[in-house]
Amino acid sequence: MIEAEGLSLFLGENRILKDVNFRLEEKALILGPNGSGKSSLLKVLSGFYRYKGSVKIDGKELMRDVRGYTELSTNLPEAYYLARDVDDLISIYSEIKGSDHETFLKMMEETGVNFKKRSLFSLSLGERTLTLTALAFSSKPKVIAVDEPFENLDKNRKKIVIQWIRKYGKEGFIVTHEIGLLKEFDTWKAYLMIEGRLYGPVTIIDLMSSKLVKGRRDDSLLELKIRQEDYSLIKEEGEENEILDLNHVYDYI
Ligand SMILES: Nc1ncnc2c1ncn2[C@@H]1O[C@H](COP(=O)(O)OP(=O)(O)OP(=O)(O)O)[C@@H](O)[C@H]1O
Repeated sequence: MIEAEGLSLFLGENRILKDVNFRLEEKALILGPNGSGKSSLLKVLSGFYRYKGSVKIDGKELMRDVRGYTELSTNLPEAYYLARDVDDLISIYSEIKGSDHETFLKMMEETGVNFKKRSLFSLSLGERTLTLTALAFSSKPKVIAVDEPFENLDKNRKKIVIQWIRKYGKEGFIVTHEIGLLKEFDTWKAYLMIEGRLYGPVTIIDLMSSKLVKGRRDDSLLELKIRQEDYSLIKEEGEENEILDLNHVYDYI
């Protein structure tokens, strides 16, 4: 289980995450506009930043009690700066995280990416996304912190990654801007990150047929603050184009 209580993150002068609270025992998506703090939350979970408040994984405070936690895996590029080429990376990660070489090779074969003797940063953007995500999942982690796994991918490669996300990891967050793919995860829950605050969870099926209205409402699924104004996410029964409605949510933020 991953849980956060009163989690805040300061970078330089700025408070990037503001009193974030959640308790997660499954995989969930995080949606939200650019610069809202999604990747920063994944970086906190991956141990890159010191934070204020509490973040626990399986009851252990991340910053204090967790050293060399191997159950969590991320595709954040910062985790993979170590090596000369992708072959080196998988060797290093086999050693320190128990990544399985065979699983990685099989995943890469599915994608058709030729990574042999290639540095991560010589790969195309889509190839790099696939390689980082395969590296993250090849340790068969319990906890995942996956950032934009569909970025720069073509339609077929997105389908492959959807299968990986369904298969790997028991709990954790997947950050995405791909609202067109939400229906693939309709039984999952989602959180919204807005201005450093995390709202949710709300089921994706509800989210896909919701709209955002100004003010507080008794029937709201979520109450949000955007630029210091109150908004409510409410269910819009019988809407024909759910995805457009979710886009509408983005119109406000
Ligand atoms: N090292 C840093 N120092 C200062 N500010 C930072 C630093 N890293 C990120 N930020 C700022 O923190 C805010 C949140 O960034 P973050 O990368 O978490 O956003 P995001 O929601 O993942 O955005 P995107 O969807 O664009 O990837 C942004 O305003 C960003 O400029």
